[in-house]
Amino acid sequence: MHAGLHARLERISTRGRYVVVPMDHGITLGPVKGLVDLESTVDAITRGGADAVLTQKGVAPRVHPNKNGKGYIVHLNGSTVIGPDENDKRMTGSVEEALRSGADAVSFHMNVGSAHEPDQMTQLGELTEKAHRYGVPVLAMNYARGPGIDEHDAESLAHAVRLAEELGADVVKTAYSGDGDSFERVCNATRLPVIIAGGSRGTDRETVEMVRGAMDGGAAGVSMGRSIFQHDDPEAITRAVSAVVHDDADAESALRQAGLGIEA
Ligand SMILES: CC(=O)[C@@H](O)[C@H](O)C[C@H](N)C(=O)O
Ligand SMILES: O=CC(=O)COP(=O)(O)O
Repeated sequence: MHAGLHARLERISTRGRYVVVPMDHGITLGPVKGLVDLESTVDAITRGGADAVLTQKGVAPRVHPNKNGKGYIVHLNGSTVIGPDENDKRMTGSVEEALRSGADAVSFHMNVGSAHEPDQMTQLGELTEKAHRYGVPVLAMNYARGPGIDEHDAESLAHAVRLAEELGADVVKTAYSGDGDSFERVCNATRLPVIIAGGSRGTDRETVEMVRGAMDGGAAGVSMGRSIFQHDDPEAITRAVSAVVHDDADAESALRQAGLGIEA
């Protein structure tokens, strides 16, 4: 592996495990809770033990002063929930722009099974070639999304993560299949580190139990956004998730260590 690629991967992970907190939702969802005061949210999350934060390029100046020396990933495509088709992710930046924005890695969202899959496949294939010329890692956010597709079906998710490897990505993020046994089939579909999205926010217990189940299935960590940045205490929930990912904690002790054990 290119020395620069390896060094940059180490900046967004710890010993091969990942607690990445994506906040690229500023495009997808708009100025939602946690993203209005982005500066405070980034500070809290990185103090809580995240390895890296992830945003679109435009807010990079609001991230760097607050990320407490942690890694930074620039997301290169997006869509909105108010537009004609949320699955139609369009390019929003380039590898060069990401590097100018101080990125250690780039990410790209692909909806496998959607009408836009062919274009997104071409774009991801071109992106990995370009990024690797600069020694920049690519985090592929490969979801199984489209007409008639169960977004949590293990076989569809396994196909989506394998596609990321075939197209040259370095890390792949996908949805959790719901239990450790089925998610093991997803992780076994590729040699890439597989990390999970959080989806819309649930209870603290649901969040850490999801992470525990995914890690038991062979996951390498999380790229978890709303469950963390929309929490009333982003630092505490990050500590709980990090305890599961990095310290192999069980859900109960992770919640307790972070002072989150009592559900409201
Ligand atoms: C808001 C969601 O459904 C998330 O899963 C997004 O699709 C994540 C993605 N990176 C995006 O916001 O584009
Ligand atoms: O970019 C978004 C993700 O990686 C996952 O976001 P979520 O809010 O955890 O679904």
